[in-house]
Amino acid sequence: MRAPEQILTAEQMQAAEQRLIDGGETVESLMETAGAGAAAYVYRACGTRSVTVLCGPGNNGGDGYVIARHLQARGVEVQVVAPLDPATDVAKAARVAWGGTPVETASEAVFVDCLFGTGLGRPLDDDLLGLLHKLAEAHDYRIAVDLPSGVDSDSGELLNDALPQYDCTIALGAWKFSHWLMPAMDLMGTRKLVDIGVGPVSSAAHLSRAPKLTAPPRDAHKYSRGLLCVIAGDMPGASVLAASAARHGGAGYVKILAAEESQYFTAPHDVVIERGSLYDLVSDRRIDAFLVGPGLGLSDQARARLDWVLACDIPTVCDADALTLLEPSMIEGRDCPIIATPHAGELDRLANAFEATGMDRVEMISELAEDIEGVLVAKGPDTLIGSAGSAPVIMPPAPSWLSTAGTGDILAGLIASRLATGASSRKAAEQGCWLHGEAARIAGPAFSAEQLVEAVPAAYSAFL
Ligand SMILES: NC(=O)C1=CN([C@@H]2O[C@H](COP(=O)(O)OP(=O)(O)OC[C@H]3O[C@@H](n4cnc5c(N)ncnc54)[C@H](O)[C@@H]3O)[C@@H](O)[C@H]2O)[C@@H](O)CC1
Ligand SMILES: Nc1ncnc2c1ncn2[C@@H]1O[C@H](COP(=O)(O)OP(=O)(O)O)[C@@H](O)[C@H]1O
Ligand SMILES: [K+]
Repeated sequence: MRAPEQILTAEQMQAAEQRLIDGGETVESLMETAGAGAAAYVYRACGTRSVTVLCGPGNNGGDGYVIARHLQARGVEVQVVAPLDPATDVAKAARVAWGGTPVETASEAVFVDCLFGTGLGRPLDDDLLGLLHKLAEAHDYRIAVDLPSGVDSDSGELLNDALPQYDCTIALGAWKFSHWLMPAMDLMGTRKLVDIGVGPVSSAAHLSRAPKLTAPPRDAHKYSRGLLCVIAGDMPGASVLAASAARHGGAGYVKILAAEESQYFTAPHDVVIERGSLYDLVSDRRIDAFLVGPGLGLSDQARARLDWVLACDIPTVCDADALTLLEPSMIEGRDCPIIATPHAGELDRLANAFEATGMDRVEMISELAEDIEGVLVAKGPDTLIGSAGSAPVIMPPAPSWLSTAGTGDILAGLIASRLATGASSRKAAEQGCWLHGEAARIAGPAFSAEQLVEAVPAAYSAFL
């Protein structure tokens, strides 16, 4: 059984490789499958244009010799640059099977980087880094095999400050975290995956799959579809934006709950604004979900409002100011999970408040999800979703036009809307992110947050 969406750590990849070997494969046969698959992609991208393969000392270099042999068998002119001799038995054998003589340097049409893959443990030495840059610059098209050399496989961090930019990256056997996490993700160009027979790995992270949403049932009414209450605070514009988006996210009824003394504001006519004491307003038993945080403010009154909402123990999305105010004591004793939607700055603050520091981002997000006993959507160009009790999920990249003010309020509104429909916290988080990304694609370049809201119904129809 194939598992094309799973994302493995280098350690999980090694264990998966060992299972294949226990099942009758050999390291040689796996390298042959990986190298042949990668060569097929190189050939498809480059045809008969001449190729330079840079081979390192480990098995990534071994893949390079296999690729060189397969391309030559297809009639491609290939040069191999090998600054270090093969150090593993299988890489040595791959070089012998290739049978050619490496050159000092080359400037052909296509560059294939097989210097280091998942085994890189420290920054590249200056001479290797210099050679990598020189070769990358001397070619028109650049392909990284498994990973761009210089990338940390598990965290997506760059081990050297500046690394070349690639047109294509060919992952071998399974995706690694760095294929989908910044900053490494940004170097990779188009990503391709070569199957070498790795089956599903229990507790592996995976890429989020597009959801299948449904139309409301025949007997639906506004309350059965879900009542979402958005808590307004000092800056009501943010709650209005979130509530506007939530109208299109599936909930049947969206209200804004405002303090009696709060400033006057308007909202679309189909969003009901209720004013009064929060104590009274939240006692409506028909409420299915809360969204708290956008425009909440950081005053004592804001803290009291957050405390009160969380004490209701109803499924709740915490965003923006709620994440700055959130403390472990506020969620003690809750049965209903919360969904927290921090951007990078809010994530750092949350990590300090919950003492989840001193670890990489993937670990931190999983740890925080356990701490809040809920779901954590670490949003940004590489949105990562951690859930208590299960492995993280990574969202495929969304359009970078989302980097404009107000889009986070919209994401929070969409997730809260899905939560109000009765979706589980994890599903609500993923579905909200998909609607958000698809709406951004539909809205096209240079949209404003309000235009993004308008694009949500068309995004919804893409998942029906
Ligand atoms: N795990 C698998 O199932 C498969 C792995 N394959 C390939 O094997 C690769 C992993 O191979 P390896 O574990 O040999 O790792 P690499 O080929 O990434 O490199 C590790 C070698 O380089 C040395 N090294 C590490 N950092 C260095 C530095 N900064 N400067 C100089 N030398 C350094 C290490 O001591 C080791 O000898 C994968 O990325 C993939 O390309 C494929 O052959 C297919 C199967
Ligand atoms: N470069 C980017 N590429 C893709 N998505 C992005 C990028 N930058 C921001 N986003 C998305 O835009 C939204 C921004 O949210 P946030 O930072 O809370 O903004 P605001 O507070 O102004 O609403 C998030 O959903 C985030 O994932
Ligand atoms: K590489």
